[in-house]
Amino acid sequence: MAKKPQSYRRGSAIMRGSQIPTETADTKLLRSRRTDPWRVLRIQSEFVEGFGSLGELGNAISVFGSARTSPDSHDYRVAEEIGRLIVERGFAVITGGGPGCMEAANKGAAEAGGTSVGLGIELPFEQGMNPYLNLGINFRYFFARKVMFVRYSRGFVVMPGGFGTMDELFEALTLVQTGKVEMFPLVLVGTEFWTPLVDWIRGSLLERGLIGTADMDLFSVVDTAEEAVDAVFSGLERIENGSGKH
Ligand SMILES: C/C(=C\CNc1ncnc2c1ncn2[C@@H]1O[C@H](COP(=O)(O)O)[C@@H](O)[C@H]1O)CO
Repeated sequence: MAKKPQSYRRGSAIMRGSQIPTETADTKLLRSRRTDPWRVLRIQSEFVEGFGSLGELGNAISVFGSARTSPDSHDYRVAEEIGRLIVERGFAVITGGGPGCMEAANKGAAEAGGTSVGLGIELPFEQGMNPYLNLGINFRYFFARKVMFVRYSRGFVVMPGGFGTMDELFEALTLVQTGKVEMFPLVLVGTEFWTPLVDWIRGSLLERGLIGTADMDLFSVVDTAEEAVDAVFSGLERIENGSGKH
């Protein structure tokens, strides 16, 4: 059972004590159908707020990765370095605004004097957004938040992570594979972590014809922060020159 937080954010409201709700807006939406027609307005307002806040952002790269990565770990240091290097190339950094790899990338970006964005999500065990954001937007609905990542990012760096990270990775892959969005660089960081998944994708999905050979080119795998940022920006250059793949 998740521990009850001391304070809770829902949209622009902060709740404490007895006012803390027992379920999130996402949970309610998925449980009850009776009020669905009216919920559309709230969902719509989330898109309006997101588009309104991010419209002027300029070029940005999203960094995904585990919420559980410890600040004294190798992955945290790599994500922090990635945040810094992205900012040094003149791009903003977007993360999920939470702890772990998200915090690390935001820290690197903010401390390098860049734009550090967090797209937070209302969760039952909310810990609040990390302190390294200079633009933070909190979403009630995962799906609205996901649209913002794709709409405002020119590329994606993916650190090791759990279900949330996998969801974000495969959403990005599916959107490019199906041509729903333009090609963007997708770089996985950490060969030791990602190689078993890549081997499974090749040995199982590709082998059975469930994906095409070209789909293996939709992402690349690297080890260091420098390699990750180089891969994103050279991928972007190739896409802009019309030669497409990574
Ligand atoms: C689990 C913990 C905190 C959760 N807080 C989160 N805040 C913001 N974004 C989150 C959070 N948890 C997951 N995400 C999103 O999914 C990805 C990480 O998920 P994973 O399962 O940890 O890999 C991340 O990129 C976020 O966008 C404290 O322990």
